[in-house]
Amino acid sequence: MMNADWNFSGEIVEKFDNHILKSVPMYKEGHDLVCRLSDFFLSNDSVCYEIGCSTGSLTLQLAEHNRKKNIKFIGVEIEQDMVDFANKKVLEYNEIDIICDNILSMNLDKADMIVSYYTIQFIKPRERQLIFDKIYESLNWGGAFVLFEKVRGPDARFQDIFTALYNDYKLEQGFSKEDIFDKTRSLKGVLEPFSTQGNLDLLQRAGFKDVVSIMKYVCFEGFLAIK
Ligand SMILES: C[S@@+](CC[C@H](N)C(=O)[O-])C[C@H]1O[C@@H](n2cnc3c(N)ncnc32)[C@H](O)[C@@H]1O
Repeated sequence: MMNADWNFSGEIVEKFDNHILKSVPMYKEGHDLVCRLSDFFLSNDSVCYEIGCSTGSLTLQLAEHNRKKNIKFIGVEIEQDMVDFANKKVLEYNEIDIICDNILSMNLDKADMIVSYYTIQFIKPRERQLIFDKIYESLNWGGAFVLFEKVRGPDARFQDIFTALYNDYKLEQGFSKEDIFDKTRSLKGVLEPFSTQGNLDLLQRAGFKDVVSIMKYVCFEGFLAIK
């Protein structure tokens, strides 16, 4: 990994599931929570999107959780290498489509649930509001947008505490000091978290009025927004 060059293609793909499991606190718990939330929003003939599905883990888990219902699950992923890997995992699931596309430029069908699990933070700030607007427009009334993001602290003091705690977390997960330093350098200009309030503002400007926080561990937060 070099300066400011993090990406989601090539050799990271095979290692991705293990890497993100170790990197994101409560990664599995968040997936479980999204599945439990789906019980409230998905029913027969629903459409459910995951934006930035990477290797398809969450889309697959959602499909398994809802096996008794007739639901279409669509994972959207911009990197072809990820899509190829995900497609191997979901081969036996007719209810899952993994699409290689940019969420910014594609059309979404009407959906009852749209999930973004640590994806928006990798999308250029100038594109984010357009994507939130599109998500709001694509949801049926009463539908849910489930958003998980790395978040910045509300001021420099909190941000310093968040960074220190997260560095400790990564050391405990087995990353070396060099791994942590190199990854931070490689993510410059690639991973750009907003604060909790910044994300709430994006949701509100898109039209969401009903929003709650559903999970928070230091600088990792989940929101449920209902249209
Ligand atoms: C941190 S990963 C998401 C992890 C995944 N949701 C999970 O639960 O394991 C972010 C993913 O978003 C994808 N991505 C980034 N920008 C995108 C865009 N504009 N459209 C679709 N996917 C995008 C990246 O290629 C990457 O695979």
